[in-house]
Amino acid sequence: MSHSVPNPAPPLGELAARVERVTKSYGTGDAEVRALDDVTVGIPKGRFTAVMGPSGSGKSTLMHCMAGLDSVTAGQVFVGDVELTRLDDKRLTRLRRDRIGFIFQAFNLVPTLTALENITLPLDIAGRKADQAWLDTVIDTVGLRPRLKHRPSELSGGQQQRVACARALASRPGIIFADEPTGNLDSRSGAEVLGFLQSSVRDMGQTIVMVTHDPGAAAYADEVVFLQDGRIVDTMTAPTSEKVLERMKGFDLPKVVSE
Ligand SMILES: Nc1ncnc2c1ncn2[C@@H]1O[C@H](COP(=O)(O)OP(=O)(O)OP(=O)(O)O)[C@@H](O)[C@H]1O
Repeated sequence: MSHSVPNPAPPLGELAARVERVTKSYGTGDAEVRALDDVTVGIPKGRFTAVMGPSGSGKSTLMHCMAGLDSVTAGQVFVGDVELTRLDDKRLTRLRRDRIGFIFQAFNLVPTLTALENITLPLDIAGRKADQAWLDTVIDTVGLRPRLKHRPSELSGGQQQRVACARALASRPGIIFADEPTGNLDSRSGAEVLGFLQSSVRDMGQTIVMVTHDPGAAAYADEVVFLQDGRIVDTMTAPTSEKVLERMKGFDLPKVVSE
């Protein structure tokens, strides 16, 4: 996948989300697994951040805790200036609905609804009216105008994921979380979706956090956060696939023991 950079990324500024000293454990006693171990990280507004690391390093757990889909064992999570870790279930559900967008590996579209109905579904559920001009911009950017009346089964995988991207963008959420968004796509469709995610950050000011295994996908981001064993071990600005691949290779090396 090539790394296209239409505009330089904006300077670092405010944070769209942050976690402060978050620990997440599954199980107790001998069976305890520390999926996140005292993690502190900020997600800058208006930028595209990739989260990488070996399998089991805690990427999905970090994203789920940040998005309020999972609770933390200790520490605090903020989206904008709201502390998620203090909200009851009802408020958390409302915050997720109003301020967060999601894109998953499995597109999670409703099969009986058309592309357009899928795109506006979260707004409809929230009882909000779509901003038509914004909706038109999103639909044209993802190139779905000729397919709006089609149902998911009549669309290619790439088109279905573009519907999911448009759905995430439709409400202009403060932050979008994408979990392996290109995991089910061939490389050409994957590149289209990544290019679109990148332009929604560069041209529309969206904030995106994406978990990925693919150094080529991470290269579309403005920065990469590397996790290992539930801890953040490195960050990289202006990544290229080569630089990310090189860094990932380091995770496979046995630890050097000093004598
Ligand atoms: N529900 C659960 N119960 C017990 N352990 C869990 C649970 N979910 C995750 N874990 C453990 O927490 C650790 C981190 O898992 P996580 O799914 O966040 O890693 P990941 O980096 O996303 O992995 P992958 O790249 O393979 O998807 C792993 O050791 C995993 O086995």
